[in-house]
Amino acid sequence: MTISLNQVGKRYNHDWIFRRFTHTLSGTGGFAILGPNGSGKSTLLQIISGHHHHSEGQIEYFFNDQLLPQDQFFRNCAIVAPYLEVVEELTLEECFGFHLQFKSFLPGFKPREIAGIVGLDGAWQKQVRHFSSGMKQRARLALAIFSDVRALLLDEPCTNLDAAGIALYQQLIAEYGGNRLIIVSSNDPAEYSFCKEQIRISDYK
Ligand SMILES: Nc1ncnc2c1ncn2[C@@H]1O[C@H](COP(=O)(O)OP(=O)(O)OP(=O)(O)O)[C@@H](O)[C@H]1O
Repeated sequence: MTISLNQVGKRYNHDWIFRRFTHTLSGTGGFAILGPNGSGKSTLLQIISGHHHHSEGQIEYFFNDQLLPQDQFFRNCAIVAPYLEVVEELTLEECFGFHLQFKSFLPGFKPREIAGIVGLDGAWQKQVRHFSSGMKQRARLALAIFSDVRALLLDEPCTNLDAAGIALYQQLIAEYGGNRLIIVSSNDPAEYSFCKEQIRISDYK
């Protein structure tokens, strides 16, 4: 998977959040989008994912050297972000079943097994609204990392995780992230230290 951003900028009203962002994000090893609060890291990730439109520039997605339409990229990526809610009314079992209507899990993995790997086996029949914030984050990570997709977009992936949860995140990335394009928006080295390249969004003002 390759994502090519050429002179991309985002403006809210009269304020430019970033401008002239040009990068090719490709291959394995991870890319970290870094910058202080309010600098535009989440905005950039949401533009890449297609949740927001950019104000100028071009973004292109390629898979096996073929240009992908935006909606095809969406099928090939999974996102973890604090603003993307897991459906509160569903149990974890129902939540995984709902997810499977749109995306498959990595070959060989069953939903219940995935819940166990992320420490949520005991919450299988529990409604998500009764999850703690850290449990919800583990569910988000499970749904994304175990999805059979070519790109992972991770916005502050360790939000609300305790030390064991952070260690779990790092282990999951090491075990299952390897052959995929990973983009992490973060201020926390625990979330992005595995990344081969660090990009400072504040360089694009
Ligand atoms: N819908 C919106 N309308 C106007 N301004 C917005 C909107 N969404 C975001 N912004 C502004 O865009 C800027 C970048 O926000 P963004 O959430 O991308 O920052 P961030 O780098 O991810 O910050 P943090 O580290 O705090 O998560 C901020 O100044 C924010 O106020």
